[in-house]
Amino acid sequence: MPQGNLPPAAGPETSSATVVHVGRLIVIEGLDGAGKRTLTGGLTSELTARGATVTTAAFPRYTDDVHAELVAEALNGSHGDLGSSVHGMAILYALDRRGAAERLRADIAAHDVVLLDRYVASNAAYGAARLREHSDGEFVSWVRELEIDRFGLPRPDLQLLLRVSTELAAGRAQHRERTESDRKRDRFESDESLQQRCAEVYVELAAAGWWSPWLVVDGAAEADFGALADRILN
Ligand SMILES: Nc1ncnc2c1ncn2[C@@H]1O[C@H](COP(=O)(O)OP(=O)(O)O)[C@@H](O)[C@H]1O
Ligand SMILES: Cc1cn([C@H]2C[C@H](O)[C@@H](COP(=O)(O)OP(=O)(O)O)O2)c(=O)[nH]c1=O
Repeated sequence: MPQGNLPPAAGPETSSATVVHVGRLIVIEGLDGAGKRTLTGGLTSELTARGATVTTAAFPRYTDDVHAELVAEALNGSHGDLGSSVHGMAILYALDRRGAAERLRADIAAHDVVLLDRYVASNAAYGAARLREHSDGEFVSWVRELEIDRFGLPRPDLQLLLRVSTELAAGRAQHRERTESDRKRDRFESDESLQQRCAEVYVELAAAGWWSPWLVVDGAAEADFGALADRILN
């Protein structure tokens, strides 16, 4: 894993190639199949090529956290009616992040950029969509109180919404399901009307600047990694 950059030495001998540590927390959000994992990889390459140190993480941390493990089991029908409880599932997703908070803070201190594939806004968007609420509804306020006010999770510097039509997202996710054995869609991800409502809540969260600045990126087009890297580093 790349190491954090040293701060630039004072004085005229400072190299113009030296990167000053910026410590940015950047979140990538969007529907299943929007291209979050792909964008994470492309941005990591672009930022690294510019001399920035980058580390990445994806939520849920299915293989690293017992709460995320329980999420996967509930999505597969275990644990009785847990999977049908929107608040119950959201608490598990939130506890997964709470368990990662200390590590995230250390990563932000040690790296120029910490890139997250999903974060708190996923809980807000998917839960509100399941309850047929909008971004100004009770569920999104509840997520804020739980994860931001109570758990004190680090605030992103920027949230990128990778916006695609539900048709394109579903098509990509289906293709991926056939070609990558570890990327099966769960029952919520295959529910197109839920995905449509979720897409709407995401757009509302971005428009409201929920918790941090947002940038809406057209996920149907080729990503402009250069422009995104500029926005992240400057
Ligand atoms: N900009 C893009 N153009 C075309 N295909 C893409 C693009 N981004 C992602 N894909 C493809 O779509 C599928 C889903 O992308 P992925 O990054 O796994 O999505 P997510 O992590 O949001 O679920 C993958 O097969 C990927 O190769
Ligand atoms: C991180 C997170 C995900 N989710 C939902 C979004 C997806 O439908 C589902 C799984 O997330 P996802 O990142 O799509 O995992 P994978 O495709 O690797 O299984 O969980 C929440 O509802 N809240 C959260 O906090």
